[in-house]
Amino acid sequence: MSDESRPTPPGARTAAVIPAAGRGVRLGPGAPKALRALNGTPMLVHAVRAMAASRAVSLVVVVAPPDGAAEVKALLDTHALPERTDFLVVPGGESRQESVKLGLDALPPGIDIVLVHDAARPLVPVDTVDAVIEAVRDGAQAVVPALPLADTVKEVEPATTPGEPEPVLATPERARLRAVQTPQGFAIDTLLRAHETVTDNVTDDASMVEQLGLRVVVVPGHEEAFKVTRPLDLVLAEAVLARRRLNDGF
Ligand SMILES: Nc1ccn([C@@H]2O[C@H](COP(=O)(O)OP(=O)(O)OP(=O)(O)O)[C@@H](O)[C@H]2O)c(=O)n1
Ligand SMILES: C[C@](O)(CO)[C@H](O)COP(=O)(O)O
Repeated sequence: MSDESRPTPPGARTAAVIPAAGRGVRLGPGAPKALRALNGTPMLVHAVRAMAASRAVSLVVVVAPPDGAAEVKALLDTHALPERTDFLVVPGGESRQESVKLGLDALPPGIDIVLVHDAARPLVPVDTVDAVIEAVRDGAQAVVPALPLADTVKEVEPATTPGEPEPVLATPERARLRAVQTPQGFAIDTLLRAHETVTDNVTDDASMVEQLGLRVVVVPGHEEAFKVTRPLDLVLAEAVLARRRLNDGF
């Protein structure tokens, strides 16, 4: 069997690292994004519950704003979380990449599979989380949930002055593109190696594994796994929560 397809043993232990140390500049002024409320509950608590909803996840490592680890720990202590899951809080870094690395450094021995999940994607359904874990269990070293694009995408020459028209360089074939979400799932050794080796500034963990020359696979994402980035995303997130409450009948 090739190094790239090694199913993890039955009983493999899965941990989730949640980078939550970002400021949320694009969301506008206010508390760090992960601590802002969605229907009265901090976004981070929704994200932690989304990971802990998977029965496979036995440990969640939250990477808090650099000076906010004690506050985040207190926050998690005051919200109901599944008892079968352990929680750790560590301070984060200057970039998402650095924050994920600090979360990985906090993992105890004995973890086989690691998920990396943005606190900014608080509403990912458990079926998506489980599908990612299952694909890693089946032998993939790196798995990303993703959706086809609704918009046509253009590659441009970025403007040097804001607001200036940007020349179009190319139009990639839309049918071959995917918008990538989290949680991204990895065989633990693969992600540790990627974070030790890759120093380029990248926007997701899977691209670090790609840089090692290893295979990354896509499984179907979910429209409710969208990232809360701009103010309108908060409106959508609250609408999704309202629809869930209606469907749950309370
Ligand atoms: N130094 C950083 C920067 C980002 N993140 C986390 O990475 C995830 C994805 O980042 P993004 O949505 O870009 O969050 P922000 O960096 O907070 O957003 P912005 O760029 O608007 O400031 C978020 O859960 C964010 O908290 C992190 O842990 N540490
Ligand atoms: C990891 C990610 O959510 C995948 O789409 C995304 O790349 C994070 O980007 P951000 O600029 O840090 O929000």
